[in-house]
Amino acid sequence: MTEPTTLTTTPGAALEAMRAARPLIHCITNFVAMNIAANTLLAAGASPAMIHTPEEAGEFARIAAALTVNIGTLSPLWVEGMKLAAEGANAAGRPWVLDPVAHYATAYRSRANAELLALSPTVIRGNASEIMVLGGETSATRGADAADPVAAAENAARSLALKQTCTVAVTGEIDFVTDGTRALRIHGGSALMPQVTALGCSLTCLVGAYAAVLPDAFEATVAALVHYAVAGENAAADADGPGSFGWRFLDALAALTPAELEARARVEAA
Ligand SMILES: Nc1ncnc2c1ncn2[C@@H]1O[C@H](COP(=O)(O)OP(=O)(O)OP(=O)(O)O)[C@@H](O)[C@H]1O
Ligand SMILES: Cc1ncsc1CCO
Ligand SMILES: [Mg+2]
Repeated sequence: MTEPTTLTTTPGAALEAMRAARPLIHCITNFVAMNIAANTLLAAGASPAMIHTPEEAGEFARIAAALTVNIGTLSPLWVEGMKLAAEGANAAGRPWVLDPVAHYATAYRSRANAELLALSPTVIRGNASEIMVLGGETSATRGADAADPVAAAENAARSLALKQTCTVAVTGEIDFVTDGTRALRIHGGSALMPQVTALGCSLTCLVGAYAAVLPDAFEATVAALVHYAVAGENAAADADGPGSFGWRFLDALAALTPAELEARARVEAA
């Protein structure tokens, strides 16, 4: 029997440390997400920089506290920038997070994703369908939206984490995080979240912000997901639909205090 997973840094302490450090996060994300993700990091308490061209991506990754890479809207030049950035982060000993958006959709996207996986991401954050296919299973989905429940991706997440020696986060109604040995589920959020584009992509950037500050990538990932889950619940309480949820969510990310996060976090052994 395995020991139940416990956190050495509580979500409230993690939030306090992240805001105190205000880490500089190098984000290579898609055209849909770029503005939303930058605002998400600012609201949460980190400092974003969206830098993708190969001429500077490798250099900048060595300066930033963490790197996040999202393959949502690819082109050859961007893939080159992503690989140079991942190499730069690795060379500087910085954590980097991969978001494998719809990696199964086309041969080009699958190849780019495989090349990035070979550069050893510290964390992989995806929806259930993305993680199931990465873990060697099949999914009916074709595009960027998940067609599977998170529970169906838990085994794939564990085997992917062991194979890649990394932390894997599967997000959806109830999130699942594992490093292959430890595993937790995070409750919260809102059904309005998948109705607003790029909130998953933005969460990937926030995982980078916590991973920049906490030495344990598994705990950093849990902290980012808890911050999102509680802010999502708070935003949904007064939202009329996806539009007002979007701006309320930014406000809620910023308004959360470490004490409230501590009191409201719903983390369960998995
Ligand atoms: N039904 C739901 N109920 C509560 N929270 C949800 C639900 N679906 C998604 N979320 C939350 O939304 C956030 C984004 O996760 P999601 O799995 O939708 O990402 P994604 O599919 O990669 O999104 P995108 O590709 O549009 O950026 C996570 O914090 C997740 O917990
Ligand atoms: C809609 C969409 N298309 C490519 S990336 C993206 C953002 C959500 O993943
Ligand atoms: Mg996604």
